[in-house]
Amino acid sequence: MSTVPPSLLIEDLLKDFGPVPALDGRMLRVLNGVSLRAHAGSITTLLGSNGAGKSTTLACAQGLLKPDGGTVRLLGENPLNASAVLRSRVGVMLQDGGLPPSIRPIQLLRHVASMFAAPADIDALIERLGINEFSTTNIRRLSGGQKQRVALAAALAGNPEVVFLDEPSAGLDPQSRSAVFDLILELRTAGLCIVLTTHLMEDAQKLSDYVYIIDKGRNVAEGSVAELTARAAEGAEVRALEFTASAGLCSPGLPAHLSLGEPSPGNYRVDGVSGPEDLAALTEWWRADGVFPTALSMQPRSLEDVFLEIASGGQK
Ligand SMILES: Nc1ncnc2c1ncn2[C@@H]1O[C@H](COP(=O)(O)OP(=O)(O)OP(=O)(O)O)[C@@H](O)[C@H]1O
Repeated sequence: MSTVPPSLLIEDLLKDFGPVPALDGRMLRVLNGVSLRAHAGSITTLLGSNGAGKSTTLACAQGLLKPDGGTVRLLGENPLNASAVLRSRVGVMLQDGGLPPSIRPIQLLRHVASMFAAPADIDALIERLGINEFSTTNIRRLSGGQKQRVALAAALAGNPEVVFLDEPSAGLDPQSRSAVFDLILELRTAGLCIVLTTHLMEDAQKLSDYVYIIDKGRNVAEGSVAELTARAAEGAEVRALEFTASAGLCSPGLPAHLSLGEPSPGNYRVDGVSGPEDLAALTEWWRADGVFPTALSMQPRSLEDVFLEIASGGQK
């Protein structure tokens, strides 16, 4: 781990909400000891399912919520008492956008940029994120994905050193998602500290230098994507095998723990392969039925496998 002080340091964060009527008026503990570090020039991801506590962690990190315990240091300061200078060094993209509905993106972005001493090149950002097509349309009329891009541009308008992105790919079509991802990766190369949340394994896998898996307000695992997938693979080596052959095959004779699917005609996936004996069962089926696959591959474990396994307490 780096010896450079982290741009964001969170230790043993606690946060309660309530009182909650459904809990007989007791408080609901939504963060129960979250810790993380995020560094400049790196993308740190909080990965977790809905309600895991990711947005609450970000809100505490940004100084929007007061923690009930633990420590937060953002660029060396407590964000709750953030100075104007600290705020100008941080960009925030909230999950629901938080954009004023009655103005146009171009007005908003120019206004936000005007509040900073050294703003980003707004025209370049607009061009880069494809906002020019709707830059003069009132924000209330924009689609979810268009608002998302405006929110990202607003977060970057002040040329921040640290940027918080809550579910940055939510609602984006594949083309916009790819543009947003390219920009995030470039920001990393430019030296920004990027902290993002997602419940999408694919996004975490594409973007992250370091991942914290959060479940029920706690850290349950952390590491690079490669480390996490390798670590989980040490325990149970269960994989999927994919093959291509003529469409419409079925094999009632496969062992019960192997499940055969045909996601598209002629493309098969066998889940639950855990050893050479499973491969032998498959080839025995192919031999008996005269099947000769035209393509065959074992699938590496994905971050999704790891996440599901950890989130289910190894029950997968
Ligand atoms: N103001 C609040 N009052 C009561 N409960 C809250 C409040 N804000 C959040 N919660 C609860 O805290 C838990 C964590 O919410 P949070 O938004 O941090 O999760 P998340 O991991 O970001 O989820 P998602 O992926 O759905 O955005 C959830 O159970 C949520 O219902």
